[in-house]
Amino acid sequence: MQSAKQPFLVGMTHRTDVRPLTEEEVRFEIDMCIGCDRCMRACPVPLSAMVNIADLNRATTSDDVAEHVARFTDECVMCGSCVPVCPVDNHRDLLMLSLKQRLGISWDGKVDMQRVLGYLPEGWDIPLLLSRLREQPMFSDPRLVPDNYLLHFVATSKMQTVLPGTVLMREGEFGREIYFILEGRFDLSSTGLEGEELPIAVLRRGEYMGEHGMLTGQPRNATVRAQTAAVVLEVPEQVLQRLMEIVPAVQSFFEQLSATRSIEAIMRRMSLFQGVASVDLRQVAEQAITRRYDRDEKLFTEDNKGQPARETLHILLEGFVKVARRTIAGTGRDKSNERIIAYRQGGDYFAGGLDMLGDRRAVTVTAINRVTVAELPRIPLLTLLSRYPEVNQRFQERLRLYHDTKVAAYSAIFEPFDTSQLQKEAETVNPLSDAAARASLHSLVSDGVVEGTEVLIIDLDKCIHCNECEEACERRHGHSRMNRSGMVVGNISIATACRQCQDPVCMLCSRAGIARMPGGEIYITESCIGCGICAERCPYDNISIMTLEEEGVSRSAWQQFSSFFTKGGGKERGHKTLPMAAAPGPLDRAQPKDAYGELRKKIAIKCDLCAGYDNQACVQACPMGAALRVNPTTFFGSTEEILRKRAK
Ligand SMILES: Nc1ncnc2c1ncn2[C@@H]1O[C@@H]2COP(=O)(O)O[C@H]2[C@H]1O
Repeated sequence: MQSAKQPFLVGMTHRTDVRPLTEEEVRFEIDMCIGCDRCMRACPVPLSAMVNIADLNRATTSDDVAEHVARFTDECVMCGSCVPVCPVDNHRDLLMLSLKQRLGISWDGKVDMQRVLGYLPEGWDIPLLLSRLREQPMFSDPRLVPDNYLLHFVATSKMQTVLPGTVLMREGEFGREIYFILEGRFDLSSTGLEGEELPIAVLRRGEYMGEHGMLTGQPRNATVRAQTAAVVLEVPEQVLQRLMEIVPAVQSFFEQLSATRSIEAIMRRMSLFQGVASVDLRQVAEQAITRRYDRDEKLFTEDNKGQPARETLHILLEGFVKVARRTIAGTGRDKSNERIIAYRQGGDYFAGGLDMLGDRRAVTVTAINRVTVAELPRIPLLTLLSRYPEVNQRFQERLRLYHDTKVAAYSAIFEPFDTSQLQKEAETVNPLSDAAARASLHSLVSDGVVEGTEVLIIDLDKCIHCNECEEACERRHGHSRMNRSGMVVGNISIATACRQCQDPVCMLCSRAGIARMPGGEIYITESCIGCGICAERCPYDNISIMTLEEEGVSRSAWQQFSSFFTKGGGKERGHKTLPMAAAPGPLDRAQPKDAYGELRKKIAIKCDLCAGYDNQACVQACPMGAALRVNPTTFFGSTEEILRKRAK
């Protein structure tokens, strides 16, 4: 089953475009190298300071691989910082890739058994641990997931014994760990409208929890409490990510499962499916095909290619899409050649057959951010419709409605099936909306403000431009993490600072250099090496990289930098240390931090809402009360409202 592994892709989700060098190209580039060491100096991996370029070149072309070179190779994040500085135009990143490939996956190597044995509950031994892990369906096949991988998996995670009544996760809190139940039972519940506890399910040995938060970045959708004494393996996102990269079958398993659960949950809420038994909903959900789209990617275009069949149902699981139609060049919004018909977001659904505007013409649907769509295929959907005549009737009514109502001319395709909702929408057309207001609303969506969970805004009617907010930020953190000017909507300026996105793409860090507090604050952890991959991923340019060497810092500044995480970066102290996030490999919790910190060259900087402090410096410092932190949905209206107003 070796073929299931793709070693050179591990840790490479940000570099899907790379083409490995041939052996001949490797030899040529190593011959070209003049040993100037610029690549190593540009490398953000702290260990690079200990690697001599001659040793690295030797390792790249022979079997003479020193231990620290092997470790460095494993730690290389393929950020590409080494490439532009090379005077002979070598591709050091690709040379590293070829070395990575040759050395293979570190999880094929020795396991830290001390660590694994230290985790075992009383009376447990390694065979029992492995047999409990193998009860998990995705680990059941030892040909796909060998014992060695499972032991590395345990060594880089955390095993916990919990008492009855222990709350492992709370509904509404952010968290990206997944828990595998090795012993005991857990009650899952959610909170009802009146604050009452609603039981959801009981999970036991062989099952797991927390994959929803991990895979989607969304808050936990249930509270999980131990019903009995229990043993769980708490696995950080990066550790499961690594296993998923090494064994793609594990990845497919999780993605399919997570999608089935999300689809089922959305279907249960849809008025169309009211009255359908859970087992039937699950059956349809299991047959759904899930597709992912990146920002700006087209789901469907007006050309005939890729048009969905009329009797398929598309459910938007995550993200926002824009529905538009081509128009005469220069006559669309902002003189473009498209007319935007509607925006739609996660939780919405639409029937296929994009002639549903009634004019038998298609539309173009574009992802505004990362989008996941579930496509319920025709046959299972038709079977369901035939089994539930009332559902079929609702579906047919919906089709008719769109041909009949005027609202259909705007947003038929993506409207929910709930007809009362449609009527309400027709009544709530905002008569006051004008072109400027619509443009602002458009910016809130397309510039991602609505993706935020907490946004810093400046009330321009009150702001006296004293800059105290930025200066207070700098006093506290050493570097200002915000710029008070930004996008303007009416009398509100949306400052340029991290908005703590709902689904933060920056958090795909393979080193766990960026993490999220249960309350939603996204912060830079001690594992950050400043490689800049998160900054590149941030669509809003709200992460910057601080380079110590370039700034020619003094020893005292260096010391200040070393205590960055424990005391805070600036003059103001009293910062609580934030949780250290675990990562696979050398940056795990067992690694001495100081030694690593000493070698650190760079660090990412971003607003974390002053996590670890009792207040937010910018808001606190504003003498006019003009700086405010707001939830964009509460402040500007829900995305749904914004999008609807925008579409009118
Ligand atoms: N209906 C359900 N059946 C099984 N597990 C669930 C159900 N609802 C929620 N969960 C689990 O409870 C977890 C709570 O945290 P997450 O949302 O991260 O992931 C969730 C799922 O793993």
